Amino acid sequence: MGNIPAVTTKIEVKNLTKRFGDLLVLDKINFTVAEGEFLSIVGPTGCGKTTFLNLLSTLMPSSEGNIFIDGDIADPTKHNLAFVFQEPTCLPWRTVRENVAFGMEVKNVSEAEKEERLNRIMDMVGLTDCANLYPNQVSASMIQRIAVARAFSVDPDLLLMDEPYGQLDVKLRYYLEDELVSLQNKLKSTVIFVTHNIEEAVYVADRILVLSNKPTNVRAEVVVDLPRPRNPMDPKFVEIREHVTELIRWW
Ligand SMILES: Nc1ncnc2c1ncn2[C@@H]1O[C@H](COP(=O)(O)OP(=O)(O)OP(=O)(O)O)[C@@H](O)[C@H]1O
Repeated sequence: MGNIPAVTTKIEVKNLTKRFGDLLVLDKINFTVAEGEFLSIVGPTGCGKTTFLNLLSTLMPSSEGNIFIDGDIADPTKHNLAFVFQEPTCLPWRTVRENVAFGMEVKNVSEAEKEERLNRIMDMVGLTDCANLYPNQVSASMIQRIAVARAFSVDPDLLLMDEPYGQLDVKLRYYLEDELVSLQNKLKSTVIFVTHNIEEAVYVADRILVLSNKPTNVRAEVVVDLPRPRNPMDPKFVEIREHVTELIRWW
């Protein structure tokens, strides 16, 4: 007693449904995400993960159901939503540092606060040494780091990530995923991370939501209760990875 941290619900998805004409893609999806939780979402190909992300980001209206942030209906004019996509973008005429700062400029973060956060986050993701270079002077993994730093720096209510490391080779991916988890842990951001890669989901997430085939709903929730950094060779890791794979295969 007394040692269990209080869990605050940050995000609540209620009966989220999306139809395109007669095609029912998302069918009453329900789940919650706790404040500071790292949730991964996996599912069979074509189950509608892109549609799902578009709804969560409020870029696309739902047919039914709602997304709540801190108890209020998600509203991009009120809530702070940040994204990292598979193919990150940078403004070529801005330096690395100016690219990271861009998110905070859009959100009108004050100059002093911006500088303080920039110094901290650039250091956390190892960008300080290339702060004054331009995007065409740095590697693909540095570009992805810029996108990650830019997203975290706005102190988002919800950070949505869509296969951010899908294009990178495995060794580099583990390295960046470790960095991502450590950043998330320090900043206590609430993250939804969508991926096709089950191993990646088990590597990074506190909990995995497994989606079904269309019409899509939540097939299962799997808690990943393993210490970090995780070892993909650990028998417990393999057990969870196989369990999630089976859940997707047999649906
Ligand atoms: N604008 C649209 N109009 C009509 N149908 C759509 C539209 N967008 C998506 N769909 C349909 O919704 C279903 C899910 O599409 P979506 O693109 O979300 O899944 P997906 O990206 O293929 O999933 P995954 O990321 O797992 O591959 C598909 O059957 C697709 O044809």
